[in-house]
Amino acid sequence: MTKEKKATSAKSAAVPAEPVRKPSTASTLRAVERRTAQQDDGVAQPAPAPDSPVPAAPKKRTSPRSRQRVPHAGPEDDGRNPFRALMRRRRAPEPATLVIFGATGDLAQRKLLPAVFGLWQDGLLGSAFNIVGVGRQEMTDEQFQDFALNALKTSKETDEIKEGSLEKFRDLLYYEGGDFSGDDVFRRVQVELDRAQTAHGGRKNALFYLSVPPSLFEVISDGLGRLGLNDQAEGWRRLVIEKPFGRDLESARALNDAIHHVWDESQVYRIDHYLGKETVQNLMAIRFGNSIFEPLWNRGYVDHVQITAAEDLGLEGRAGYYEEAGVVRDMLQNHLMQLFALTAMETPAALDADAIRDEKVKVLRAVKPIPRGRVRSVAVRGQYGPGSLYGEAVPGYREEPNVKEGSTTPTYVALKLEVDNWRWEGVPFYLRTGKRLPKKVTEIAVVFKRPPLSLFPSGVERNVLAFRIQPDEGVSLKFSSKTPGQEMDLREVVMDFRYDAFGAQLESPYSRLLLDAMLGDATLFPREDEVDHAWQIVSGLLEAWDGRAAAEFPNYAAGTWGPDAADDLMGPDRRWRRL
Ligand SMILES: NC(=O)C1=CN([C@@H]2O[C@H](COP(=O)(O)OP(=O)(O)OC[C@H]3O[C@@H](n4cnc5c(N)ncnc54)[C@H](OP(=O)(O)O)[C@@H]3O)[C@@H](O)[C@H]2O)C=CC1
Ligand SMILES: O=C1O[C@H](COP(=O)(O)O)[C@@H](O)[C@H](O)[C@H]1O
Repeated sequence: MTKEKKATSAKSAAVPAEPVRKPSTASTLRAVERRTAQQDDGVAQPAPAPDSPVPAAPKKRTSPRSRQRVPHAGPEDDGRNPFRALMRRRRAPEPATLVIFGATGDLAQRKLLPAVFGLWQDGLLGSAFNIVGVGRQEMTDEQFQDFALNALKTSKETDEIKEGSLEKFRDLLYYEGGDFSGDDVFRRVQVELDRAQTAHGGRKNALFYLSVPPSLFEVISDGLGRLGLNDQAEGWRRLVIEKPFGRDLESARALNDAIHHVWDESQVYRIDHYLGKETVQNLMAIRFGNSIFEPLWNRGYVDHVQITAAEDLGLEGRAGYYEEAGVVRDMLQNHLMQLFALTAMETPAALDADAIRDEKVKVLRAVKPIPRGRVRSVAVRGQYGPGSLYGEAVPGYREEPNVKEGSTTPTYVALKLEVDNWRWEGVPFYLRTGKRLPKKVTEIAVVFKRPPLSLFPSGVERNVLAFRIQPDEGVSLKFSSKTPGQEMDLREVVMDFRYDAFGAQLESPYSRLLLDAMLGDATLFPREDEVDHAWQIVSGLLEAWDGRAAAEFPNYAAGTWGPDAADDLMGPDRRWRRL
């Protein structure tokens, strides 16, 4: 089961509510996985055994600066989550410091701190680890520790907290505040890394996570570079960059150039949290781990593909960001393009970062260009008006707090992509995403061609292989079957695999991606050229729509499936799936 999305930001929750915890999962996988973890060869840093002693917490400090760095291996693993046990089969990261720029922000509170805490609590962060929060506010370490623990207690993303865990986690947290445009704050980050060196076995490994508004990505990257914090002589240094990566092709290229001025591409981890979702990775497992699907995965058998990311949420107080971004930048350029690329790419030579990313780039390059003049025939935009959702009246986009009067920002987009390569010639990919649709559902549906001839009076339908990315994660295959009785009547039936059959809570994508970045595995992070090609695909839409009033806005009511024109995009013989 997936966690409910929190409706309000962590910032606005004044009183820490009792969090909804992920359920504990006892599993028979546990013993097997522990054994496997112990047997693994080439394990650089085995996770602590369940009974390994945890170093005593340091004494209470009079000054934050007098604190000793204590190597902390994380508490023992009780195997509650078999997926975590599976993750343990990989190497554990080397001792490292996670530096979160923007540690006081919404994302850090709701997602990042819970994700790191979960990894640490399950002993996945190696033998020594600490976190330096960085923000513009001045705070002592103690104040930040209180702040972070409050975030953990409040966020619905936080794992079940084991007794005593929070107190031990608290001691891993440090804070530095200041203005990112000067050198001072970076100098103090450098001092933090120096201090951690002894506890970290002489290494100064650091993962810098930029959880700040995009206008600060370059500022912080430059600041780190000025102080030489990108230098890997004494330990690895990596930069994680949040989305959106640029606001158009030109600015994304400029940002890439600026980042590369300081960092080698191998040090850069651009986050797209959809790639961290188990079910998105399962796309590759299903395609390349079975022999029955891939032979059908082409123009000979596939009629079209539908990729849907529907959200029931509206703005959630993010007007400042969303008014500038809109749905094309917020969802289409990144998350949907990644889903498309993984669905349409060729088989990679190996499951490694470059092989997979090479294939994604190849298929993104093969997308038929959409210059401004083609936009009208392949894309539809929408903005929601007032409506009702789950039986309750909800305001339209233009009535949301801090949205400009008469705003032209699109909250819905549907797009037809054509792929000019041998595999997909003539097979359209239909993508749609929007806010305030009737439900939260993300799905990739591969719709197969009808049999060439129908022998049955009831006709024949198209088979559909559907990947439910979220919620109710799973995969289903729809096909026709004879109904019982004397007639040869066919009816559509469904074979359904549900992820909960594994008996475990799915990992937060941020946990997976943070751990991968700590391990230096960039497979699930878009490379420079992927981001560039994804921007190229949507550039025509931005040129045609940005700042141009759409006379018909709002053109769909909140709680409906978007503008009617999106149906016309599919032509007479196809229709959007009813989800
Ligand atoms: N929130 C979310 O759900 C998602 C966010 N993201 C991305 O993550 C990043 C962070 O988002 P989010 O946490 O929502 O952002 P917030 O606005 O909550 O702020 C993030 C941090 O940046 C600091 N900050 C903001 N403006 C400035 C400034 N002008 N100078 C110095 N520091 C500043 C904030 O400090 P202070 O606390 O003092 O304001 C805070 O520490 C963004 O790039 C966003 O696009 C991506 C996906 C989802
Ligand atoms: O990146 C973003 O994603 C969320 C949707 O993510 P999901 O994991 O809940 O599907 C979206 O609401 C947000 O606007 C966007 O910035």
